[in-house]
Amino acid sequence: MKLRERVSLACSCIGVIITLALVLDLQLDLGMSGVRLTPAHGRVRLPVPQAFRRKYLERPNSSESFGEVEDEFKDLELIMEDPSLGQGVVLLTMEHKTKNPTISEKLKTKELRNMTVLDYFHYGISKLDLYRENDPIVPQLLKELASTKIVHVEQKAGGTQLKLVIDYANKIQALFKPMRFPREQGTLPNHFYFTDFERHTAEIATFHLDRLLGFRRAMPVTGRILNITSEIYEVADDELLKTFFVSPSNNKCFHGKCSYYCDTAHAICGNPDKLEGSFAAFLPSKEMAPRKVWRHPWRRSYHKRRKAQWEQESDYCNLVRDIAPYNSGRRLLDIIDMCILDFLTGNMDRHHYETFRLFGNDTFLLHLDHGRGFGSHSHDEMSILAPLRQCCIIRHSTLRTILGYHNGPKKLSEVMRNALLSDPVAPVLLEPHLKALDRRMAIILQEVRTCLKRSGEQNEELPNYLTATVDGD
Ligand SMILES: Nc1ncnc2c1ncn2[C@@H]1O[C@H](COP(=O)(O)OP(=O)(O)OP(=O)(O)O)[C@@H](O)[C@H]1O
Ligand SMILES: [Mn+2]
Repeated sequence: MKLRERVSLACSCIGVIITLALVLDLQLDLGMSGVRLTPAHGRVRLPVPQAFRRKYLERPNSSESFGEVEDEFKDLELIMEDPSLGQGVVLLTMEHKTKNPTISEKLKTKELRNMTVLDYFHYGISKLDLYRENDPIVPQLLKELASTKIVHVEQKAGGTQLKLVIDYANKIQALFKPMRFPREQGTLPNHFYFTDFERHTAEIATFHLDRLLGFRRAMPVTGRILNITSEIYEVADDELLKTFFVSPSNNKCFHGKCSYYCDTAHAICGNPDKLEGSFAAFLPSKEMAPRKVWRHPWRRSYHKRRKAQWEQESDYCNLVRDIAPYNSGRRLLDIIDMCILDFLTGNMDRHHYETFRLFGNDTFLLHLDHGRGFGSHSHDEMSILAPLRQCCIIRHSTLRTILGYHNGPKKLSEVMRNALLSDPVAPVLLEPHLKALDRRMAIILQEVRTCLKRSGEQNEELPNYLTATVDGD
């Protein structure tokens, strides 16, 4: 081969090798070509078109849709600073500026001698709440419920599941709900909300949640571990005593009498003689403070096939809004507060609610019976939020509390974890249930935002004089 031919062959070979190397580099992104590529499964960074940037990226709270940074709901925070932006959705109420008599003031009680902690608690119940923020009587009462000697136990009549009335040596009383299953067992998948077993831990946790949300409408509840022989069997009344038996593994058991789960197959047994349960401070007697029982407008059908009216009519709230006592005062806002509490815990069992007659209609709703909460941490039952979604109103103070926990510094899960830590049966809730609280908070905030958007769209179609914001009830 001539020298010229050899040189040109070598040149072509080098050319081929360089081309090959470049092709390989583009494929494998080895960095020789100077063009950095993204691996096939990575995110491609492209310049963001102006219109898109304006529409999605520069809007506050757009981050959630990208799953990176948590949505801080800055639009809702703005309403906290300027309530006039609430658009008839976020309502500033003035209850705290009105008269707030206590039961003691209503009954004109003179200072009684030999009052128990529970008596003090009862006399202090007011038109606005059961107790005050940071009320020292609450930890005192919890301590007594958890440690005082039990002198008498009998079954509480009524209701669907077993409950015991506990009498203590110091004359206070509690409503006891026993532990039936370990904390790991939630609602059984084939059970309806109305056949679900009650969980003593749900009663304890919901009291703390109600308190931490600033409602203070649930009676104080503590956990306690009993000795089934000395603290129930030996002090039980005759009726309850009749249902006691010894199980094949030699544990003492009882089943009581009730319309669900009160038979040998669903007995409550000591292990071997320890029994865990929830102890709720007893409500004032009906003689002292009679209560009014109300049917919940958003109650479920309690039937395996039938649906309730609110489940079929999306404008159901317009019906409720026109009927007393929902057409004035705080009542509808209180129903919304209650549905928020229930959504956070997953409680679908809200058929009735009660108020103290002494305070008339413009008083808080008692938050009672939370045994069916915290059944499933992985499912968020949106239908519980129906009152909020259909009426599209929320109390300003409730929204402020929720936003406060959502944006920190302390998350609701953290504050709840801490509160429950001091309970005698801690840990009351397993971690996934605590985490679910934070997730559900964000869902509530999203619902409020949807309401505001809807209200904004409707307002655009109305003349100006109809769009003035409602301030208070
Ligand atoms: N802390 C309490 N002290 C006294 N009475 C109470 C207390 N909590 C609830 N009650 C009363 O006992 C009744 C039954 O309680 P609860 O609703 O917790 O039990 P339940 O078995 O779930 O009842 P139901 O099946 O009717 O829902 C309530 O309607 C209420 O009037
Ligand atoms: Mn119940």
